[in-house]
Amino acid sequence: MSYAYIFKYIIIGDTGVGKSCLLLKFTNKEFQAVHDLTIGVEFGAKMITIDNKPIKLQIWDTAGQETFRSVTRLYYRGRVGTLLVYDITRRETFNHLASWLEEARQHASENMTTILIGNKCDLEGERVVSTEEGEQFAREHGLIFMEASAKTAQNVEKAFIETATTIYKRIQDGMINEANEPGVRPGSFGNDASSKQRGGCCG
Ligand SMILES: Nc1nc2c(ncn2[C@@H]2O[C@H](COP(=O)(O)OP(=O)(O)OP(=O)(O)O)[C@@H](O)[C@H]2O)c(=O)[nH]1
Repeated sequence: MSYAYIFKYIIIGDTGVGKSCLLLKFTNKEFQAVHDLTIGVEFGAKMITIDNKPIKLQIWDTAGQETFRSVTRLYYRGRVGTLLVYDITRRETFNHLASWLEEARQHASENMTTILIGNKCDLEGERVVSTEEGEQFAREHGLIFMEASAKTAQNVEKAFIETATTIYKRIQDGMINEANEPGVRPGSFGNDASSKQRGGCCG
């Protein structure tokens, strides 16, 4: 299937915050109740539509455990979208956000669009990080912010799509030069020049 762009994403954050579950819910609409520890990096993909254009998201889900950090670090390059996830029921996962962000900014393209996701918002009774704290951290660091639940699907699709919409707008506004941004790959959809270059039929 043809696409207008491929956008490459990475999901980061502490172990157990629900990174793999968010990806699984987004790609397969499934939820896994048992913590299936990510070893290194896992991959998912899904087509979405923005501005009537098909966009393919390629998503790398990284292991949160410190042991795998040297491997996951290699995957920051060539990504244009980052989902930085914490667990609203575990304060330490929120406290570690600044160091995750620093790590991402050290190793990623400066055009990276980052969304902060406070996951597990279905567990309202166990909440220890308030929505306002999440909002404030996001504001201070220039991030998009959303609370979500991989269990109920609340805001899961929205988080992936809002990130893509921001990236798409930045391309349209010329803030991201698609030719120089490895996290963005243009496709042939609606682009005669591109299909001609690829030996399309309409020349
Ligand atoms: N209640 C609830 N539980 C969740 C949610 N998301 C994930 N979980 C649970 O949290 C645990 C960890 O989820 P994972 O997706 O494996 O966490 P991870 O961030 O990928 O962890 P690593 O692979 O170690 O980095 C699992 O038991 C999930 O069922 C959610 O939105 N709500």
